[in-house]
Amino acid sequence: MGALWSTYWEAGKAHRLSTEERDQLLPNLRAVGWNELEGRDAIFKQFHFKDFNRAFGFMTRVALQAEKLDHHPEWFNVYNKVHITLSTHECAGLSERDINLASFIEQVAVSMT
Ligand SMILES: C[C@H](O)[C@H](O)[C@H]1CNC2=NC(N)=NC(=O)C2=N1
Repeated sequence: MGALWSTYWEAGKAHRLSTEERDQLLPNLRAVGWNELEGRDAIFKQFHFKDFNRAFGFMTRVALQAEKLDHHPEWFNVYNKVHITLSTHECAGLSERDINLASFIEQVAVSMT
């Protein structure tokens, strides 16, 4: 995470992404399996790992980063599956915080598989 982003993060209230921002930010995440939910302004992805150990290791790393960012996922785990929904309560929808956390989650997932 760069200095510019940190400054933006700490400075501001989250805002719901505009259409232009979505067009710019979502394609990369769509390409790796994130999808927008229907009926709710949020993104969702299902992860499958080799076993529970990998899944929980993944969740642990994501949890520590989420706490650092003060931005937390909604998630569901059974054995090797982790389902994640990202949305921002503060603006009741998708914000740049969700894009940022999703990008971090992708990096962790790649390192766990
Ligand atoms: C008080 C605390 O900073 C807020 O409730 C944080 C915590 N984690 C959060 N997580 C998510 N996903 N959205 C938020 O708006 C949010 N806000």
